[in-house]
Amino acid sequence: MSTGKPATQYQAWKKLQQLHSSKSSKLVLKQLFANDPKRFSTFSEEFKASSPDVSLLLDYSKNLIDDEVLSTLFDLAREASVESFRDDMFAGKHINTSEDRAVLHVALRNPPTNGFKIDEEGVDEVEGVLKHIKEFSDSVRSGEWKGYTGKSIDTVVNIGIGGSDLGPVMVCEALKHYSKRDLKTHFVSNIDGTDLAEVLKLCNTETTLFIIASKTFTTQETITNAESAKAWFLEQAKDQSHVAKHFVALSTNAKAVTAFGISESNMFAFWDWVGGRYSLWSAIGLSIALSIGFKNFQELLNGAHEMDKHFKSTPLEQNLPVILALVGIWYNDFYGAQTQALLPYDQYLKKFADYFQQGDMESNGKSVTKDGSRVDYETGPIIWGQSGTNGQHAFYQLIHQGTKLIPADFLAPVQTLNPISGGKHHEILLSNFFAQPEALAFGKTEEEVRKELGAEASKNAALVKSKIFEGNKPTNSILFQKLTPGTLGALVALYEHKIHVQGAIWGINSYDQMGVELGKVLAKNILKQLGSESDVQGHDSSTTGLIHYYQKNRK
Ligand SMILES: O=P(O)(O)OC[C@H]1O[C@@H](O)[C@H](O)[C@@H](O)[C@@H]1O
Repeated sequence: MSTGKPATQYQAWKKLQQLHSSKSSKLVLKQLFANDPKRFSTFSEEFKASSPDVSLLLDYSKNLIDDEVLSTLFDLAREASVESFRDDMFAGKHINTSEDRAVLHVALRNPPTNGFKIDEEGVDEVEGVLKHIKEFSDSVRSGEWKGYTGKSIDTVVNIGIGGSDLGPVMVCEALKHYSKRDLKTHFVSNIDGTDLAEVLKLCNTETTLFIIASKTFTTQETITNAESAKAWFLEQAKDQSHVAKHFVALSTNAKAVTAFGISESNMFAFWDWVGGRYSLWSAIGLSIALSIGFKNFQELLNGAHEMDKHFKSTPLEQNLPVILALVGIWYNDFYGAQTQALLPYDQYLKKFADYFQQGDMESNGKSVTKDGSRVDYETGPIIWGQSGTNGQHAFYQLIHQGTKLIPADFLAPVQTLNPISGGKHHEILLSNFFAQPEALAFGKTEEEVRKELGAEASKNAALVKSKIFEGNKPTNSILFQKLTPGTLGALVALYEHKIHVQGAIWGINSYDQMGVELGKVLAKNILKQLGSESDVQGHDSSTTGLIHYYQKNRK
């Protein structure tokens, strides 16, 4: 188990505080690189999976660290029992203590030959569900699965929210290159009727398959959207028995699925040890398998499994998720950085940061430790970002010259999947991927600016100042070979395990999400009061005022 101790109690934490006060002014990237020609090779690690397609290089040399800081960070990981907590996860211990659950998304991407034996209900059913996914996706993709008028399926609509949406959305976008283009995939998540209404305009009842994705099968948004989709379908199809050809469910809750009108044979199961935001590897990935085919889905799982093996067996000093986690903690807890940017230089990864907003912020956005003490240090960062080079023309100004420290991860493929115009686009893209971390790290001095401006510099001091780049902004760079399903699996697992390590050090439970409950309960109560003004009871004057304004002005 993780110690669950407040992180500030670790000796290494105290030492890191001292190191930060005594040497942060000396941790200047320009000098660190000048003093050590081997800095890149010292502070970079390559990950190679057994499949030659899946490899990546993590360069973490452009961080505000030296040997002493780094070794103290590794001491912190050891003191916080990161290794045994990791092993507890893989062994199926109930590390999600508040819900008394195992955390076993790693068991979903574990080839059966590996002898991963865990005494937890459902672990031995993983293969069976994968087989069901394979048979079903093969049959839909080949056109063998027929709708109620005998036509094949050409449109898939995944209805789900949070973890039952974001993973499939991100992966289907990321692996679009491998997708079956004549099978369109749409995602409906928002309770805002606009979301469903706009998607239904693109669908034909005869050829559309609805996937109702909900771990609990009680989520208000998903069930309401699913009911409206069923009503839309039945308006045309008329006969309730046709639902079986057009609606399937992905859930842990067989009772609620059958009550909704979907038979158990059309249900793809998973289990309570799969957290929603870690569920794309489970039946929740059905839309992925439909889009890119089961073989590619399996490769996605295999790539993640390769990263699991790396995380499980590599010494901390060479362990990529551990390194990312520790340098993240250095900024989050000692430099006071509030956010972490994820900046993929690959258009296919444009949803990567959105995905990890839930992955990271729902996991580590906690303020009490596992034993209930209020933390007196910072936990999970705000995750944000978007694909390069778009971000450069939007918010990079603030990263370069603003007042905030924004640690950023840059990710890019060595090879593009679309080498158009003789590879020209990719070379330009990558030149930006190399240039930005360089600019952030080394900046531009006043002297350089003055030289550049020539005579004008002496006339316009403000202009000189505005053109200075202080530099010393930390980044990680991750270069992967090519965006294959296996590589994506490895990348996602890399960040999942980073989150796990950080949560272990902060002593929090990364696997519950109590913070999403209160708003849901209040909304249910308010929904009952929306009928008339006199029903609106028990709120503060602001909430009451807003509801009354709505009631007066709705048509
Ligand atoms: O899959 P379900 O049960 O419909 O839940 C969807 C989402 O519901 C949210 O309330 C949770 O915070 C997420 O973690 C979860 O992914």
